Amino acid sequence: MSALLSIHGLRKSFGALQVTDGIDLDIEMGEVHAIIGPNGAGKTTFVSQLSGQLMPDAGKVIFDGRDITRLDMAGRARLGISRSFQITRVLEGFSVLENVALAVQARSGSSLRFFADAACERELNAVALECLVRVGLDHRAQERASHLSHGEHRQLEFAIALASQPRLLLLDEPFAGSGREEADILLSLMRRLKGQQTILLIEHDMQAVFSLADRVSVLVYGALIATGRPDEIRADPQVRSAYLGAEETGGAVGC
Ligand SMILES: Nc1ncnc2c1ncn2[C@@H]1O[C@H](COP(=O)(O)OP(=O)(O)OP(=O)(O)O)[C@@H](O)[C@H]1O
Repeated sequence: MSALLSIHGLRKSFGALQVTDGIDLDIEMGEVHAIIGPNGAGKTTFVSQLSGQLMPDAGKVIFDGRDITRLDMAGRARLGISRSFQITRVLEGFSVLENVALAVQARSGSSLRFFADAACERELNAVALECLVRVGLDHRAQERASHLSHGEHRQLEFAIALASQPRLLLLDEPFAGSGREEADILLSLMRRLKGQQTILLIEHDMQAVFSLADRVSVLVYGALIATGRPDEIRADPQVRSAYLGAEETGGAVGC
C-alpha cells in the first residue's frame, strides 16, 4: 500500500490549549482509517486541518505527493478531498435526486446553472441516480429531502459526498444520533464502500469502528498514542487505560 495522505508534525493550538500536538500519520490508499479518542481529544480540529477549514500552526500535509498545507478548502475539494457530516449539505426543499444532481453539477464546475437543458438534466440525473443506487436510496429519488428519516438523510449525505467523486472522504461522526437499526443500514452501506474508497473516519461508535476500520489511530490530548489494526488497538494496554477500558466499563469517555 502507498500513502495517499501524509501528515508530518502537525500542530495547532487555541490560545494556551495545544489541540494538535505533533501528529505524524499516513493514510494509505484504499483504507478505512478510524480516529478515536475521548471527547475534546482534538479529533474534529485534526480533521478540519485536513479539509482546509483550519490552518495548522506547524507541520505539513501531503496529498498524493503534493504539499497542500496552505491550500484552502475549495482547493482541496478540487483535488478530491471531501468532508461530510457535522456540516450538512442537504437542501431540504429539493428532491433527493435533485440534491445529488446539484452535487454532480458542482463537480463538473457549473454550480450556478440550474438544469439548463433537457439533455444536460438527463445526464446529471443518470449520474445522480447511480450515486443513489450505491447508497441504497434510489427508491426515494423523487421524495422531498425534508420527508426523509434521519437514517435516510445520512444515506443522502453519503450520496452527495460520492457525487463529487472524492479520492479521500473525511467522515465526521456519521453514526451520531442514529438508532441501532439506522446504524446497521449505515454500517452495511460503508462496508459496500470499503475497498473502493479511501476513508478517514472519526467515530465514537466502537462497534462501527472495530467492524469497519482497516486501521485505527487513538488520539488523546491532541497526540496519537497508538496506530494499528483493530485487534492490536483493542489489546494495547495504553489504549485500554486511556480510552477503551473506561468505555467498556461504562466510564464517561467517548459518546
Ligand atoms: N475554535 C476554537 N477555539 C477555542 N477552542 C477550541 C476551538 N475548537 C475546539 N476547541 C477546543 O479544542 C479541544 C478539542 O476540540 P475538538 O472538537 O477538536 O475535540 P473532539 O475530539 O472532536 O471532541 P468531540 O469528540 O467531543 O467531538 C476542546 O477542548 C475544544 O473546546
